[in-house]
Amino acid sequence: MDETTKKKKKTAECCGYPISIFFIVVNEFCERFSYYGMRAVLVLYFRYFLLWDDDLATSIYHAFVALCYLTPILGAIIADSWLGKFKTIIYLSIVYAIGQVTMAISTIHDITDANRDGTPDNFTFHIALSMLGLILIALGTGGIKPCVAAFGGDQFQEHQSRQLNTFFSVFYLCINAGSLLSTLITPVLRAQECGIHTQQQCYPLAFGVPAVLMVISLVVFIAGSGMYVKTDPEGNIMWSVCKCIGFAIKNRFRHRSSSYPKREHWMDWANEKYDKLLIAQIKMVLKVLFLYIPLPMFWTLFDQKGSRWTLQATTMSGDFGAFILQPDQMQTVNPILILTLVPIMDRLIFPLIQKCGLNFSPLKRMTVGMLFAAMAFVSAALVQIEIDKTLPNFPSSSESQLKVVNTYSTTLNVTISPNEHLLIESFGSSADYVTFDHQDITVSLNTNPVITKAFSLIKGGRQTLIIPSDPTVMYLKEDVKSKPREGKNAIRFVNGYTADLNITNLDSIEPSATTNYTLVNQGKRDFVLRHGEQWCEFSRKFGFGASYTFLIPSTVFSDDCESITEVEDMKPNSVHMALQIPQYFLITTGEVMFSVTGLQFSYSQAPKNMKSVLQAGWLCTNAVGNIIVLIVAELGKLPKQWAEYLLFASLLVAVSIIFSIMAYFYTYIDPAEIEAQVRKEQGLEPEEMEKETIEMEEKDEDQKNEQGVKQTKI
Ligand SMILES: C[C@H](N)C(=O)N[C@@H](CCCCN)C(=O)O
Repeated sequence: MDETTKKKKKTAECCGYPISIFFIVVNEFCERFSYYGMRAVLVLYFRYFLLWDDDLATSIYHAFVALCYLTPILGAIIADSWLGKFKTIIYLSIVYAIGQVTMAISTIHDITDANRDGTPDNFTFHIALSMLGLILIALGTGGIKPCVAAFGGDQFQEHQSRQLNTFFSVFYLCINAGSLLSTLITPVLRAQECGIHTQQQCYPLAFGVPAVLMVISLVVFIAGSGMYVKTDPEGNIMWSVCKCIGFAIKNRFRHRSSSYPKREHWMDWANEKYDKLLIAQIKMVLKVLFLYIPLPMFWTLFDQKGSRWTLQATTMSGDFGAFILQPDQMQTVNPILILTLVPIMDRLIFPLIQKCGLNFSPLKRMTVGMLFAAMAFVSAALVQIEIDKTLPNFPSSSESQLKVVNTYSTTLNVTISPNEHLLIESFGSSADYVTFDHQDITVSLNTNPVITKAFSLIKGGRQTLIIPSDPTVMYLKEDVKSKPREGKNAIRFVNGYTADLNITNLDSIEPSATTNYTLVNQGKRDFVLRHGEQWCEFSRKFGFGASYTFLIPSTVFSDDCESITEVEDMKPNSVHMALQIPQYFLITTGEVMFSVTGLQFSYSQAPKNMKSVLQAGWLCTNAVGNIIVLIVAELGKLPKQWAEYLLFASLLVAVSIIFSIMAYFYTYIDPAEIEAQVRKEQGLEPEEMEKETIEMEEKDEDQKNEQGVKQTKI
């Protein structure tokens, strides 16, 4: 049956479900694998391949996510007004797959690495190619998103409403299975080393596998072609809707005098010119769109899992004994919980609530979902308060902090003007940072003769005063003033040895010099120190998010690295990442109530020819939510992170109250029934006509089959 078919054909069924939905859910699984797999490594690609700073990388990432949820409008317009859902999904999936391939190609550093140093020589080329890839991906993923869910819904007959609800749950499970697997796999692929000339982090593989999955997704979708119910696009519906609304407003304005009788609904002012059916359909859509207004706030909180919560995890310990969890891997808790919670809710909780005689309507579920998300942020705030207790006291923007490290041969009395006196052992350090509210200081050492030197500290910075074996050349070294990223550890070495040293993975270090910080992962790390023929190995076990300065004495080779001392500049994270599980549990429960229900609600309340448009409207709430995150991240800088979490939680509670009031006045509709009623009022009996057409066509098909059988018999 082709795209112009106006009625639902009978589809092959298995256990009461149309077989065609198998292709749709597999297609969704592969597509979501592709999308989330690519997204999992995108920020790292920006940061470490294109060498953008944190702010630029985060902004472009959120802008990309927002774009992915804005393009559904375009996809819906194309599907509902022009190509139909089936063709739109095929064409935009091709655009999507091209985008993924372009993105994967843009990550091959060898393309422009003429000098073969492992870094691209022409960043403009890689940036341009990756931006092109991302635009195509956003167009593709966003464009098909409202169509795939609605197209899946189209496969069901009217008597299959129970199966339709289960379909949306299974659909959501597939999204999360795809997301879970890809979020686990692509970071591992990225961590591999590959390259033609020089071995680098394997971004081409990390982006290439999602590209392959997108191609598979397209192939699976095409494979189901013969089985789908394909509804007809009914002309440029969006344009008709806009014209009709425009006319209603204009007409209302023209007849604003009180002498004209009022009409039941402002859209009824379009009655003079437009079909009653179109007006009725627009009323249905507007009612739902109005209800969507408060919804972006839910996504504003929800989408901070990937940003704020991941950053929170970087200040926590991921040591689970049997395994180590990296901060960004904590996000996989969400799809894991979805995979368990959706069946529990569907099979246990919701039927139980129904059995208790409670009417847990979709809009009530969505309100409760919002409250769960708000509770998740309260939980995040409580965790943050615990973390804050363990965080170092970082300097404010007007303060400066100083620590002193002594690699001189004897204990020193250090006086920092005006009245700070520190007694520091040889190869030791001051107990903690000293905070100053001024920048200019004078340091005196009780050497013979006394050494005095003036320094200017960095405002808002943390520094260490290094006193080398020759104290007259004491100097300041800048320290890290925030937790090292991704739960890594920042380490550096002070060379108290009398000659140059080579340390594994670091440049050669001169006597008395201090290396810059190097980031090392959690776990046991080995360093080999070398000078000419002499060497020794130094091992150290690291936790999460600490910072150390290692002091190398002159005796380092004679005692086999044993005498290296460590100064703890920043304590390792001590609050465990497991404390984030309650907030993940709460937000995911909220997601099941809000997002899965919202998906079903948007489909069920939309007239047949505007289902994709309403799905797009639903996804648009997501885009707005992401834009709010961008704005808040830029503007709303609350001094305390826990306060920001509480602010978001309160905002969502306020919004959910507004939403519940709006929901109270919403009456659920059966769009098909309303359409039939309007048709009836207009003297049309399309349902009857459709039934007749179906019966006639079935008779025709039977006859053709019989003839076919007869012909073969002949
Ligand atoms: C993976 C996540 N739990 C999920 O189910 N995502 C859905 C809804 C996305 C809306 C939030 N930005 C998806 O379709 O990817």
